[in-house]
Amino acid sequence: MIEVRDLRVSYGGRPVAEVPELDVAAGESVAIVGESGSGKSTTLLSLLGLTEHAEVSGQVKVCGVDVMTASQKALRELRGARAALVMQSPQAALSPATRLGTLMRRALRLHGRDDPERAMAEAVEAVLLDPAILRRYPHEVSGGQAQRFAIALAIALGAEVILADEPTSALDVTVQAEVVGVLRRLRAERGLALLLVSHDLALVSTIADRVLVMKDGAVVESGPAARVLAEPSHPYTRELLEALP
Ligand SMILES: Nc1ncnc2c1ncn2[C@@H]1O[C@H](COP(=O)(O)OP(=O)(O)OP(=O)(O)O)[C@@H](O)[C@H]1O
Repeated sequence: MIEVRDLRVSYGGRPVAEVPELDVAAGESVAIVGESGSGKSTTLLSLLGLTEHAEVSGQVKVCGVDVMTASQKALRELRGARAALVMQSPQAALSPATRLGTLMRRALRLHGRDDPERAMAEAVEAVLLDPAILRRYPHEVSGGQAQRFAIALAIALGAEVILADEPTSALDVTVQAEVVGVLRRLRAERGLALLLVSHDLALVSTIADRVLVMKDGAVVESGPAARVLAEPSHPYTRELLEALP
């Protein structure tokens, strides 16, 4: 679902992210961890061609689309349906005067989906939300509900890949667990591929199969999550683990 080779992203000639290899298969979950400014978000955004004003080189394929050579139209289609970006605070991206159901219905119609009502009901159920939420406005739902709604919208539009940038860091701990539970379930039941950016190693240990550790724009360690978190080989990974509460 995601294949990256020799990705290099620079701003004004300054390299900010270099990723030699990153693969995420269907049903797999990979996390990129590292401190603030290490290049995690830049890496994620570059996979959908969303790093404006950056110099990007290497090979990037997402859902079979060659992101480096694809037309703007092909990239819009990729982002609009097959590969969804889930951000830290989805509420900010939702139109405040539009009910959630109206918003989802519009998005489904825009993408020419048959039977939007059924797709909406299925997606809302898949993220364990009460369908009554579709009658609410964005300010009437909690952060955790908004995040699950953002995931439901991605599912309804047919996402095969979810790229999530700190999807739970704006939420409190119990709500974080709900969102992670939903992502794990979707991965297991629908074979969703998940690429997650997080500075939260406790979260990562509950969801990721593999981990890439980034520092100052470079991948310093990567491997199975259980191995990297239990027996880190790089001093920086050990530092991150020691910083855990
Ligand atoms: N649009 C931009 N123009 C110039 N530099 C940028 C731009 N976006 C990011 N950078 C720089 O790239 C580097 C990596 O930033 P990035 O946001 O990818 O890190 P991060 O690990 O995701 O951190 P955070 O967790 O704080 O988001 C930083 O030094 C940042 O200042």
